[in-house]
Amino acid sequence: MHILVIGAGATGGYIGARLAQAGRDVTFLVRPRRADQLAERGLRIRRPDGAVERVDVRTVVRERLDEPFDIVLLAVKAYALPAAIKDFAKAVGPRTTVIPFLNGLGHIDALVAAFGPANVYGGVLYLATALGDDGDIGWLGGKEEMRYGPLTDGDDDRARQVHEALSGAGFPAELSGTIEADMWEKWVFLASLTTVTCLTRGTIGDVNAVPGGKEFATAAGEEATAVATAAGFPPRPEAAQRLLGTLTAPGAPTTSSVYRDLRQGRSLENDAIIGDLVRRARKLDVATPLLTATDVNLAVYQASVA
Ligand SMILES: NC(=O)C1=CN([C@@H]2O[C@H](COP(=O)(O)OP(=O)(O)OC[C@H]3O[C@@H](n4cnc5c(N)ncnc54)[C@H](OP(=O)(O)O)[C@@H]3O)[C@@H](O)[C@H]2O)C=CC1
Ligand SMILES: CC(C)(CO)C(=O)C(=O)O
Repeated sequence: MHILVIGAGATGGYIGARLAQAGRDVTFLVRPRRADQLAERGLRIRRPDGAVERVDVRTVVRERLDEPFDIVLLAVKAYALPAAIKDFAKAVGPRTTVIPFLNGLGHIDALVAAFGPANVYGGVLYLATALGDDGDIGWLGGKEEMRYGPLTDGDDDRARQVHEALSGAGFPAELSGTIEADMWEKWVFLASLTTVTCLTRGTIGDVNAVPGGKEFATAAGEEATAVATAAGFPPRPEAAQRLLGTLTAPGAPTTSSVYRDLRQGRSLENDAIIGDLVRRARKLDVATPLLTATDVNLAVYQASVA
Protein backbone atom coordinates (compact mmCIF):
# COMPACT_ATOMS: atom_id res chain seq x y z
CA MET A 1 0.00 0.00 0.00
CA HIS A 2 1.38 3.43 -0.96
CA ILE A 3 0.86 5.85 1.90
CA LEU A 4 1.01 9.64 1.51
CA VAL A 5 1.25 11.71 4.68
CA ILE A 6 0.13 15.31 4.30
CA GLY A 7 2.32 17.45 6.51
CA ALA A 8 5.53 16.37 8.21
CA GLY A 9 4.68 18.28 11.37
CA ALA A 10 4.23 17.15 14.97
CA THR A 11 1.70 14.39 14.28
CA GLY A 12 2.15 13.55 10.59
CA GLY A 13 5.92 13.51 10.99
CA TYR A 14 5.75 11.23 14.00
CA ILE A 15 3.26 8.72 12.58
CA GLY A 16 4.84 8.71 9.13
CA ALA A 17 8.30 8.16 10.62
CA ARG A 18 7.07 5.22 12.67
CA LEU A 19 5.40 3.70 9.60
CA ALA A 20 8.55 4.20 7.53
CA GLN A 21 10.68 2.63 10.28
CA ALA A 22 8.34 -0.38 10.16
CA GLY A 23 9.09 -0.75 6.45
CA ARG A 24 5.85 0.70 5.07
CA ASP A 25 5.88 2.61 1.79
CA VAL A 26 5.58 6.20 3.02
CA THR A 27 5.93 9.54 1.20
CA PHE A 28 5.37 12.96 2.78
CA LEU A 29 3.71 15.78 0.88
CA VAL A 30 5.60 18.84 2.06
CA ARG A 31 6.21 22.40 1.02
CA PRO A 32 9.63 23.48 -0.29
CA ARG A 33 11.00 24.81 3.02
CA ARG A 34 10.21 21.57 4.86
CA ALA A 35 11.48 19.50 1.90
CA ASP A 36 14.87 21.21 2.17
CA GLN A 37 14.95 20.81 5.92
CA LEU A 38 14.15 17.09 5.73
CA ALA A 39 16.71 16.51 2.97
CA GLU A 40 19.38 18.19 5.07
CA ARG A 41 18.63 17.00 8.60
CA GLY A 42 16.29 14.04 8.11
CA LEU A 43 13.10 13.80 10.10
CA ARG A 44 14.19 14.14 13.70
CA ILE A 45 12.19 12.96 16.68
CA ARG A 46 13.33 14.08 20.11
CA ARG A 47 12.36 11.44 22.64
CA PRO A 48 11.17 12.30 26.16
CA ASP A 49 14.66 11.42 27.51
CA GLY A 50 16.27 13.95 25.10
CA ALA A 51 17.74 11.38 22.67
CA VAL A 52 17.16 12.18 18.99
CA GLU A 53 16.12 9.62 16.38
CA ARG A 54 16.85 10.54 12.77
CA VAL A 55 14.64 8.96 10.12
CA ASP A 56 15.38 9.50 6.43
CA VAL A 57 12.11 9.96 4.62
CA ARG A 58 10.84 10.35 1.06
CA THR A 59 9.15 13.66 0.24
CA VAL A 60 7.22 15.11 -2.66
CA VAL A 61 6.05 18.65 -3.39
CA ARG A 62 2.59 19.28 -4.82
CA GLU A 63 3.86 20.10 -8.33
CA ARG A 64 5.30 16.56 -8.56
CA LEU A 65 2.21 14.79 -7.30
CA ASP A 66 0.67 13.05 -10.28
CA GLU A 67 -0.80 9.67 -9.25
CA PRO A 68 -3.20 8.29 -6.68
CA PHE A 69 -1.97 6.77 -3.44
CA ASP A 70 -3.80 3.99 -1.57
CA ILE A 71 -3.94 5.83 1.75
CA VAL A 72 -3.67 9.53 2.51
CA LEU A 73 -3.01 10.41 6.16
CA LEU A 74 -3.95 14.03 6.73
CA ALA A 75 -2.17 15.85 9.54
CA VAL A 76 -2.41 19.60 8.93
CA LYS A 77 -3.88 22.24 11.20
CA ALA A 78 -7.56 23.10 10.64
CA TYR A 79 -6.71 26.52 9.19
CA ALA A 80 -4.48 24.87 6.57
CA LEU A 81 -7.16 22.43 5.41
CA PRO A 82 -8.68 24.25 2.38
CA ALA A 83 -5.26 24.76 0.76
CA ALA A 84 -4.16 21.22 1.64
CA ILE A 85 -7.25 19.68 0.00
CA LYS A 86 -6.30 21.38 -3.27
CA ASP A 87 -2.66 20.40 -2.90
CA PHE A 88 -3.21 16.67 -2.40
CA ALA A 89 -6.29 16.24 -4.66
CA LYS A 90 -4.21 14.56 -7.37
CA ALA A 91 -3.23 11.85 -4.89
CA VAL A 92 -6.86 10.77 -4.45
CA GLY A 93 -8.29 8.25 -6.90
CA PRO A 94 -11.44 6.11 -6.77
CA ARG A 95 -9.85 3.62 -4.31
CA THR A 96 -7.92 6.06 -2.13
CA THR A 97 -8.78 6.21 1.57
CA VAL A 98 -8.26 9.62 3.15
CA ILE A 99 -7.82 9.48 6.93
CA PRO A 100 -7.70 12.81 8.76
CA PHE A 101 -6.29 13.19 12.28
CA LEU A 102 -7.45 16.74 12.80
CA ASN A 103 -9.25 17.48 16.03
CA GLY A 104 -12.92 18.49 16.02
CA LEU A 105 -15.43 17.38 13.39
CA GLY A 106 -15.78 20.28 10.95
CA HIS A 107 -13.10 18.97 8.59
CA ILE A 108 -15.08 15.83 7.79
CA ASP A 109 -17.73 17.77 5.83
CA ALA A 110 -15.06 19.49 3.74
CA LEU A 111 -13.31 16.20 2.96
CA VAL A 112 -16.51 14.35 2.12
CA ALA A 113 -17.55 17.21 -0.18
CA ALA A 114 -14.18 17.02 -1.96
CA PHE A 115 -13.65 13.25 -2.19
CA GLY A 116 -16.98 11.50 -1.50
CA PRO A 117 -18.18 9.65 1.62
CA ALA A 118 -16.74 6.23 0.73
CA ASN A 119 -13.21 7.60 0.37
CA VAL A 120 -13.09 9.45 3.68
CA TYR A 121 -12.58 7.71 7.01
CA GLY A 122 -12.81 9.24 10.44
CA GLY A 123 -9.66 9.26 12.53
CA VAL A 124 -8.49 10.12 16.02
CA LEU A 125 -5.07 10.37 17.49
CA TYR A 126 -4.04 10.54 21.12
CA LEU A 127 -0.41 11.56 20.84
CA ALA A 128 1.46 14.43 22.47
CA THR A 129 4.04 15.88 20.09
CA ALA A 130 5.17 19.41 19.24
CA LEU A 131 7.02 20.82 16.24
CA GLY A 132 10.03 22.92 17.27
CA ASP A 133 11.18 26.03 15.41
CA ASP A 134 14.18 23.97 14.21
CA GLY A 135 11.84 21.38 12.60
CA ASP A 136 12.52 18.70 15.20
CA ILE A 137 9.48 16.87 16.53
CA GLY A 138 9.35 16.78 20.31
CA TRP A 139 7.66 13.62 21.52
CA LEU A 140 6.30 14.47 24.96
CA GLY A 141 5.53 10.88 26.01
CA GLY A 142 2.31 9.54 27.50
CA LYS A 143 -0.18 7.08 26.10
CA GLU A 144 -0.41 6.86 22.30
CA GLU A 145 -3.44 5.67 20.42
CA MET A 146 -4.61 5.91 16.83
CA ARG A 147 -8.07 4.92 15.62
CA TYR A 148 -9.64 5.08 12.18
CA GLY A 149 -12.72 3.68 10.53
CA PRO A 150 -15.25 4.12 7.75
CA LEU A 151 -18.02 6.69 8.03
CA THR A 152 -20.28 4.63 5.76
CA ASP A 153 -21.15 0.93 5.75
CA GLY A 154 -19.74 -1.31 3.12
CA ASP A 155 -16.27 -2.08 1.96
CA ASP A 156 -14.84 -4.47 4.58
CA ASP A 157 -12.00 -5.52 2.28
CA ARG A 158 -10.77 -1.96 2.02
CA ALA A 159 -10.99 -1.54 5.80
CA ARG A 160 -8.95 -4.71 6.33
CA GLN A 161 -6.26 -3.55 3.87
CA VAL A 162 -6.06 -0.12 5.47
CA HIS A 163 -5.72 -1.68 8.90
CA GLU A 164 -3.00 -4.06 7.71
CA ALA A 165 -1.04 -1.09 6.33
CA LEU A 166 -1.30 1.03 9.48
CA SER A 167 -1.11 -1.47 12.32
CA GLY A 168 1.93 -3.12 13.87
CA ALA A 169 4.14 -0.10 13.25
CA GLY A 170 5.27 0.79 16.75
CA PHE A 171 2.18 2.52 18.05
CA PRO A 172 -1.28 1.17 18.90
CA ALA A 173 -3.56 1.38 15.85
CA GLU A 174 -7.17 0.24 15.92
CA LEU A 175 -9.81 -0.19 13.23
CA SER A 176 -12.94 1.28 14.79
CA GLY A 177 -16.57 0.48 14.09
CA THR A 178 -17.65 3.56 16.07
CA ILE A 179 -15.41 6.25 14.66
CA GLU A 180 -17.96 9.08 14.90
CA ALA A 181 -18.41 8.43 18.63
CA ASP A 182 -14.60 8.17 18.98
CA MET A 183 -14.20 11.56 17.30
CA TRP A 184 -16.78 13.17 19.57
CA GLU A 185 -15.03 11.73 22.62
CA LYS A 186 -11.70 13.08 21.45
CA TRP A 187 -13.28 16.46 20.77
CA VAL A 188 -14.77 16.64 24.27
CA PHE A 189 -11.38 15.62 25.68
CA LEU A 190 -9.44 18.23 23.75
CA ALA A 191 -11.94 21.07 24.14
CA SER A 192 -11.94 20.53 27.91
CA LEU A 193 -8.15 20.31 28.09
CA THR A 194 -7.83 23.42 25.91
CA THR A 195 -10.27 25.35 28.10
CA VAL A 196 -8.47 24.44 31.30
CA THR A 197 -4.93 25.08 30.08
CA CYS A 198 -5.54 28.11 27.85
CA LEU A 199 -7.77 30.05 30.26
CA THR A 200 -5.29 29.60 33.10
CA ARG A 201 -2.10 29.55 30.99
CA GLY A 202 -1.03 26.54 33.04
CA THR A 203 -0.64 22.77 32.87
CA ILE A 204 -3.16 20.37 34.36
CA GLY A 205 -0.80 19.98 37.31
CA ASP A 206 -0.63 23.77 37.84
CA VAL A 207 -4.40 24.06 37.79
CA ASN A 208 -5.00 21.20 40.20
CA ALA A 209 -2.44 22.62 42.63
CA VAL A 210 -4.47 25.75 43.41
CA PRO A 211 -7.73 26.08 45.38
CA GLY A 212 -10.74 25.65 43.09
CA GLY A 213 -8.60 24.27 40.27
CA LYS A 214 -9.97 20.76 40.39
CA GLU A 215 -13.57 22.04 40.47
CA PHE A 216 -12.87 24.37 37.54
CA ALA A 217 -11.31 21.55 35.48
CA THR A 218 -14.21 19.23 36.31
CA ALA A 219 -16.73 21.88 35.28
CA ALA A 220 -14.97 22.40 31.94
CA GLY A 221 -15.21 18.66 31.27
CA GLU A 222 -18.89 18.65 32.20
CA GLU A 223 -19.67 21.50 29.83
CA ALA A 224 -18.05 19.87 26.82
CA THR A 225 -19.70 16.57 27.75
CA ALA A 226 -23.11 18.26 27.85
CA VAL A 227 -22.68 19.51 24.27
CA ALA A 228 -21.70 16.06 22.96
CA THR A 229 -24.59 14.49 24.86
CA ALA A 230 -27.09 16.95 23.39
CA ALA A 231 -25.64 16.21 19.94
CA GLY A 232 -26.39 12.50 20.45
CA PHE A 233 -22.86 11.34 21.32
CA PRO A 234 -22.53 11.09 25.10
CA PRO A 235 -19.00 9.97 25.98
CA ARG A 236 -19.02 6.29 26.90
CA PRO A 237 -18.00 5.33 30.46
CA GLU A 238 -14.34 4.62 29.59
CA ALA A 239 -13.99 7.98 27.81
CA ALA A 240 -15.76 9.83 30.64
CA GLN A 241 -13.40 8.25 33.15
CA ARG A 242 -10.33 9.08 31.05
CA LEU A 243 -11.53 12.68 30.73
CA LEU A 244 -12.03 13.22 34.45
CA GLY A 245 -8.81 11.37 35.31
CA THR A 246 -6.81 13.52 32.89
CA LEU A 247 -8.35 16.85 33.93
CA THR A 248 -7.88 16.28 37.64
CA ALA A 249 -4.49 14.50 37.71
CA PRO A 250 -2.33 16.12 40.38
CA GLY A 251 1.12 17.21 39.18
CA ALA A 252 0.47 16.22 35.55
CA PRO A 253 2.47 18.13 32.89
CA THR A 254 -0.44 17.59 30.46
CA THR A 255 -1.34 20.41 28.04
CA SER A 256 -3.30 20.70 24.81
CA SER A 257 -1.69 21.35 21.43
CA VAL A 258 -3.64 24.63 21.30
CA TYR A 259 -1.95 25.72 24.54
CA ARG A 260 1.46 24.69 23.22
CA ASP A 261 0.83 26.73 20.04
CA LEU A 262 -0.27 29.68 22.15
CA ARG A 263 2.92 29.53 24.22
CA GLN A 264 4.99 29.49 21.01
CA GLY A 265 3.14 32.52 19.63
CA ARG A 266 1.68 30.54 16.72
CA SER A 267 -1.69 30.57 15.01
CA LEU A 268 -4.34 28.52 16.77
CA GLU A 269 -7.03 26.03 15.82
CA ASN A 270 -9.33 27.83 18.26
CA ASP A 271 -12.25 28.01 15.87
CA ALA A 272 -12.25 24.28 14.96
CA ILE A 273 -11.78 23.09 18.53
CA ILE A 274 -13.65 25.63 20.67
CA GLY A 275 -15.59 27.98 18.35
CA ASP A 276 -17.35 25.19 16.47
CA LEU A 277 -18.33 23.47 19.72
CA VAL A 278 -19.73 26.70 21.16
CA ARG A 279 -21.78 27.30 18.00
CA ARG A 280 -23.20 23.77 18.16
CA ALA A 281 -23.98 24.28 21.87
CA ARG A 282 -25.96 27.43 21.06
CA LYS A 283 -28.03 25.61 18.45
CA LEU A 284 -28.66 22.78 20.94
CA ASP A 285 -29.52 25.26 23.71
CA VAL A 286 -26.71 24.09 25.98
CA ALA A 287 -25.12 26.73 28.24
CA THR A 288 -21.31 26.83 27.91
CA PRO A 289 -19.94 29.78 29.92
CA LEU A 290 -16.41 28.34 30.27
CA LEU A 291 -16.11 27.26 26.63
CA THR A 292 -17.50 30.64 25.55
CA ALA A 293 -14.93 32.47 27.68
CA THR A 294 -12.20 30.35 26.09
CA ASP A 295 -13.60 31.03 22.62
CA VAL A 296 -13.45 34.81 23.14
CA ASN A 297 -10.09 34.65 24.92
CA LEU A 298 -8.47 32.68 22.10
CA ALA A 299 -10.16 34.70 19.36
CA VAL A 300 -8.62 37.86 20.85
CA TYR A 301 -5.18 36.21 20.89
CA GLN A 302 -5.70 34.91 17.33
CA ALA A 303 -6.60 38.41 16.08
CA SER A 304 -3.26 39.61 17.45
CA VAL A 305 -1.19 37.01 15.54
CA ALA A 306 -3.22 36.83 12.31
N1 LIG B 1 0.27 17.91 18.21
C1 LIG B 1 -0.48 17.04 18.85
O1 LIG B 1 -0.11 16.61 19.94
C2 LIG B 1 -1.77 16.57 18.24
C3 LIG B 1 -2.37 17.24 17.18
N2 LIG B 1 -3.52 16.73 16.61
C4 LIG B 1 -4.14 17.40 15.48
O2 LIG B 1 -3.40 17.07 14.32
C5 LIG B 1 -3.48 18.13 13.35
C6 LIG B 1 -2.07 18.51 12.95
O3 LIG B 1 -1.44 19.09 14.06
P1 LIG B 1 0.13 19.12 14.26
O4 LIG B 1 0.75 17.94 13.64
O5 LIG B 1 0.36 19.41 15.69
O6 LIG B 1 0.48 20.44 13.41
P2 LIG B 1 1.92 20.99 12.95
O7 LIG B 1 1.77 22.44 12.75
O8 LIG B 1 2.98 20.50 13.84
O9 LIG B 1 2.13 20.27 11.56
C7 LIG B 1 1.35 20.56 10.45
C8 LIG B 1 2.26 20.43 9.25
O10 LIG B 1 1.45 20.47 8.09
C9 LIG B 1 2.19 21.11 7.10
N3 LIG B 1 1.28 21.58 6.06
C10 LIG B 1 0.26 22.44 6.17
N4 LIG B 1 -0.34 22.60 4.97
C11 LIG B 1 0.33 21.82 4.10
C12 LIG B 1 0.22 21.58 2.70
N5 LIG B 1 -0.74 22.16 1.97
N6 LIG B 1 1.09 20.75 2.11
C13 LIG B 1 2.08 20.16 2.83
N7 LIG B 1 2.25 20.34 4.16
C14 LIG B 1 1.38 21.17 4.78
C15 LIG B 1 2.92 22.23 7.81
O11 LIG B 1 4.05 22.53 7.05
P3 LIG B 1 4.64 23.99 6.78
O12 LIG B 1 5.86 24.06 7.63
O13 LIG B 1 4.95 23.97 5.33
O14 LIG B 1 3.59 24.99 7.18
C16 LIG B 1 3.28 21.55 9.13
O15 LIG B 1 4.56 20.98 9.09
C17 LIG B 1 -4.24 19.26 14.05
O16 LIG B 1 -5.57 19.29 13.64
C18 LIG B 1 -4.15 18.92 15.53
O17 LIG B 1 -5.26 19.39 16.27
C19 LIG B 1 -4.06 15.55 17.01
C20 LIG B 1 -3.49 14.84 18.03
C21 LIG B 1 -2.33 15.31 18.75
C1 LIG C 1 -4.05 14.07 22.72
C2 LIG C 1 -3.72 15.53 22.83
C3 LIG C 1 -4.40 16.13 24.02
C4 LIG C 1 -2.21 15.56 23.01
O1 LIG C 1 -1.67 16.76 23.31
C5 LIG C 1 -4.15 16.25 21.58
O2 LIG C 1 -4.81 15.72 20.75
C6 LIG C 1 -3.82 17.67 21.35
O3 LIG C 1 -3.26 18.30 22.22
O4 LIG C 1 -4.14 18.14 20.23
